[in-house]
Amino acid sequence: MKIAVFSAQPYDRLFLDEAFGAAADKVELVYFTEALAAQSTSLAAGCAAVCVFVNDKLDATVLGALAGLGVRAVLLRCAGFNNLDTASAAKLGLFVARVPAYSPEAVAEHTLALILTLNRHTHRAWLRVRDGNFSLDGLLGSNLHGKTVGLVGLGKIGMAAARIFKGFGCTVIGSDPAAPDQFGAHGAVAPLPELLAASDYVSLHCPLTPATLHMIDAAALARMKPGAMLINTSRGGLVDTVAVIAALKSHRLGGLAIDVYEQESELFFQDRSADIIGDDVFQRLMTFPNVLVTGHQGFFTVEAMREIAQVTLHNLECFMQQKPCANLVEG
Ligand SMILES: NC(=O)c1ccc[n+]([C@@H]2O[C@H](COP(=O)([O-])OP(=O)(O)OC[C@H]3O[C@@H](n4cnc5c(N)ncnc54)[C@H](O)[C@@H]3O)[C@@H](O)[C@H]2O)c1
Repeated sequence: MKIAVFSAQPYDRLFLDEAFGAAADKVELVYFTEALAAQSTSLAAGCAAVCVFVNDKLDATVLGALAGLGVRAVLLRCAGFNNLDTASAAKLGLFVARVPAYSPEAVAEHTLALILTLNRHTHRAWLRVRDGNFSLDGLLGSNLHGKTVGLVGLGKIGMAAARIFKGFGCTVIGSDPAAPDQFGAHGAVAPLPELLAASDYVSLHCPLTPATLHMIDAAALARMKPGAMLINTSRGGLVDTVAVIAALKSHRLGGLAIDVYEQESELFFQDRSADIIGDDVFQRLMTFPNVLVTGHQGFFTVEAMREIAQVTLHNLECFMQQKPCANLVEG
């Protein structure tokens, strides 16, 4: 069976080849660096499945075209599936499976890294010291210990973050319509407006859905404590970036750290260093000294990459052997 692997970076090949070695007699992986979109669906001709990542497009048009080519399965190498039209996939009878929990700690630890970096200006200190500048002016930080961290979304990543911040001596509060009972050991549940008003750091860990699109808008930002920081390692669309820029300009928002960005599919996972970047909103963000951006690397650890490849193989085996699959994405 041939599988078309879209948005394949060298590191994807490394971990997928390692995991799929065991199935080399049954499965051939065909790698494409291109993202899956309407104009690239034809690359999947002759393949029974596609293997895709966060910025591949899986709308009704793309899914219809794939089904027309004979593709029967969609293997997501990620947990989130906001890029998938689940209703269309169900209508077409496609098998769709994801990797629901490859390493919640990877993303939670990246959240911590972003907060500590922003808090202590280590990104700026690193540049200064390399330039022989050992002045501390402008590098004054503040302790994380004793601060209040508000976690929006208490699923696998939110809970991993709760454990970490509790360990740092923070007061942890969380907002989630389905907050797990275990969260009580780490912090208290609060409605979102209360969480926004009480937190020194607001960190987003909920999925992007029509209900959560731009959940952090101008009104939500106005509710936040003056000088509080916003961290988003979940999905870019949770945040209205234009409103965030206004809040940074007015000093209302004390800092922003993002690993995801609403228009990231035009930028992330590519080397654009020699290009003129046309996204003025993104470029404005890059001008703030208190903004830290990473290019969707929260998941990117050896442990998580290995797990993604192994679970993707397991999902494929479920499809091939028509076995029940716990990782199905259903419409
Ligand atoms: N940066 C990265 O590399 C990376 C990697 C993996 C996942 N993610 C993102 O992290 C998100 C969370 O992942 P997870 O594994 O913890 O998912 P999860 O499904 O385990 O948990 C999500 C939680 O969000 C809650 N939720 C839903 N709507 C909410 C709302 N309006 N307000 C507050 N909470 C709400 C759900 O009840 C659930 O408990 C994913 O949706 C994905 O977008 C990012």
